[in-house]
Amino acid sequence: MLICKTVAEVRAAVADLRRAGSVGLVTTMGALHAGHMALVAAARADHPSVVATIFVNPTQFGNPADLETYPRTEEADLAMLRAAGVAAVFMPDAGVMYPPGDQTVVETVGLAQAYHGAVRPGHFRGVATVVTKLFNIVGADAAYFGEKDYQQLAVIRRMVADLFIPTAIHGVPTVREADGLAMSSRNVRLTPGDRAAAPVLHRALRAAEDTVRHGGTVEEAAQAIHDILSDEPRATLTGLDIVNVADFTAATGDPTAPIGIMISARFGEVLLIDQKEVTP
Ligand SMILES: Nc1ncnc2c1ncn2[C@@H]1O[C@H](COP(=O)(O)OP(=O)(O)OP(=O)(O)O)[C@@H](O)[C@H]1O
Ligand SMILES: CC(C)(CO)[C@@H](O)C(=O)[O-]
Ligand code: BAL
Repeated sequence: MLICKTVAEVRAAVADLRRAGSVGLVTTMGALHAGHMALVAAARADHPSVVATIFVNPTQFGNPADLETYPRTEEADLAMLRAAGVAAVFMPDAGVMYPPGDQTVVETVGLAQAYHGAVRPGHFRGVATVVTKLFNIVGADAAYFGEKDYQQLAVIRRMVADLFIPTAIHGVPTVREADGLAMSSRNVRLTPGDRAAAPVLHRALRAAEDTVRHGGTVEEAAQAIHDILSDEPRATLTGLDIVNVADFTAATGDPTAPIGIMISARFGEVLLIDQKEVTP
């Protein structure tokens, strides 16, 4: 597995890999877990070569403490990627991605502010900007993103369509712990008590799904989530948005087409998100 630190190194590696066929890309912020490895497996199934990136992108963190305490497990990450058959890893320093004088941003102006974007102002601008840079640097045929970061996936699909970026985007279902908690690099920052409470997010999403499956409205599904979260004192609900899957507009009333339910909550200092798609 090649380890590339510069743009020139990763471009040379990809040019070489292209001789064996197409190239898939998995972008990460490291602290890898089975969710990331599901993205790698999906990419490996479609492409002879897979490139992964590890970069804790400062521009998508609103809160300096969140950036500071973001888990970093470089040696273990590289061992996991190597074992999964990744061909090359791009792990640039911040100065490579944002050299002196850098000033260009990419923003899906409507979607970036809405929903979870209102909970983390500036976050989706940072994501769209760094993902555009990574796509331009690597030049992969396709890239794989987790559905857990549901609005992020929508932002990236929008940006790729709007900017005619020739990288196909694939969503991969959320990988969960045995108790239902969505795997996330931030889970290791939960206190034992908060870790035990955190599966409440998945329970709440399942209750909302049941409500819709039994003929309930979007508003009744939202109420089911509020009811379950209000019984868990360790969780503070920070966002609950229910959208039409087709166009990411807010869903209301009786759903007749698939909806996406997005939820975010704080457990102490740690912000967790989860999501579920429901077909009525
Ligand atoms: N549980 C999961 N199942 C599938 N994909 C996931 C899961 N968690 C993260 N991913 C995907 O992995 C990619 C990299 O995500 P990232 O490195 O931010 O990890 P993370 O676990 O989401 O961390 P965070 O704590 O920042 O949410 C993204 O496309 C993300 O959607
Ligand atoms: C896509 C991404 C790697 C951009 O920094 C990040 O937001 C993530 O890990 O989901
Ligand atoms: N998984 C999305 C990256 C972030 O939370 O900053």
